[in-house]
Amino acid sequence: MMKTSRSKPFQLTCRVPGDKSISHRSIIFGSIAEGITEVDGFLPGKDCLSTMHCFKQLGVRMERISPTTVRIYGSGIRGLKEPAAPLDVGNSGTTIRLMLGILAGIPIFSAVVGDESIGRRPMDRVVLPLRKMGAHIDGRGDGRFTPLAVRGKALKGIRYNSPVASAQVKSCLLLAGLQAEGTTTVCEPALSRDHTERMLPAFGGLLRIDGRKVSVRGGQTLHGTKVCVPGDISSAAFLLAAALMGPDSQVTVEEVGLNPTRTGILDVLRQMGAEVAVEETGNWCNEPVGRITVRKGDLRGIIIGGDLIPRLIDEIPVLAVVATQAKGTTVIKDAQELKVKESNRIATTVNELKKLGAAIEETEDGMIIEGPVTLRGGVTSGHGDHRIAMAMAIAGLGSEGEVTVTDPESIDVSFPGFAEFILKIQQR
Ligand SMILES: O=C(O)C1=C[C@@H](OP(=O)(O)O)[C@@H](O)[C@H](O)C1
Ligand SMILES: C=C(OP(=O)(O)O)C(=O)O
Repeated sequence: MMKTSRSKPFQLTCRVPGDKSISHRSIIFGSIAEGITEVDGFLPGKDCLSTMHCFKQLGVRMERISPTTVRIYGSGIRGLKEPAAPLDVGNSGTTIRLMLGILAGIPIFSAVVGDESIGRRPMDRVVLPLRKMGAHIDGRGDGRFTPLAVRGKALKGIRYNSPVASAQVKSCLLLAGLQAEGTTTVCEPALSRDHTERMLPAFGGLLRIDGRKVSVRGGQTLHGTKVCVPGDISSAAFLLAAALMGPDSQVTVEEVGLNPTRTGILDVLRQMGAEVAVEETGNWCNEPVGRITVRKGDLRGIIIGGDLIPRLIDEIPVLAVVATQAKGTTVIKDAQELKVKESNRIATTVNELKKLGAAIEETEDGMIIEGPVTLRGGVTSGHGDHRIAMAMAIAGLGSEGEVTVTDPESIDVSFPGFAEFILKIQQR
């Protein structure tokens, strides 16, 4: 159980755990590269540990030098071995979709399973284009859902116009493309996070980027390197939102990733009237890093949609919480992708916030929120979804009564240590 209630004004300067997307990719690239990769600032969250575990099952030797430092001894993609047991991705969509791009092209058989939530999430978005490349993948519902079975085959490059702006789809196909004959090109309808494109050159890989189109040539050899992982802006978002749940609070997050494909949350908070200051302090492995400070202004409702959505997709549940405190109407649209996350995040966000008295309605592709509303206490569920559990805990910081989250365990998927931050905020 996690309980939160209205916080007194507070000032917090902190760092957050490593970026989840970059941590996954550091393990994946380190595992298919030749030589040693050292990862600093690795996120020891359950999802990234699932990625580590899967690649260990594929025969990659890895050492945890500390909870956030990992050394990987890569033997190249051809050094991966047939796993003796099913690869278990747990709750992680990123692990399964990116790993499938690798498994599809190496001459081994593998079975891939995950938890109940993964079992509801669509895999055809990667299975269908991988099959076009020559992959042999079967599974439940003709390969739409886990469990999946992969028999690695020689792949050929394709040009793929993805119907969804998804970094998981794009990255999966680029990883498959690295092993395919010829060139693989992925074009997406809006730019999704580009961590794969930024990390590949750090491992000595080549790619061509032309707007929303990325191409890689097959047969490249990657070389191990040193990766420093910035703080996760998606985790920072919960703390920034905490500063907006009452008057006179301020939160500064240091050494956090500022990749423009991830900073939609900052644009939105500014547009809503919050004071947002950003200072870029460095560049770690092609990723901009810096300091973000947020203070409340007079918040107003806005329309959030279009190309902005992929730039803040994981922040929408907590943005909805902030919107309950903004004057007027906030419309979130073009966000149907939320339905296929760890939970149906349109339904879970709306239903849980309603329990706290929010004026919020579900729409086909998002939600509409009227504010400001004084939230009341209540008992909420995260539906096994880390982002929903954290969003509800943040809602409690602005509520009249106490908010209980019945299942906070999922939070460890992306933000170990979140409970300690809440304690700090509540003790001030
Ligand atoms: O590539 C990644 O690391 C991720 C991509 C996004 O998913 P989609 O690619 O499905 O949009 C995001 O929601 C997820 O948390 C991480
Ligand atoms: C959607 C998420 O992750 P994944 O798709 O990797 O499960 C998330 O972390 O919010």
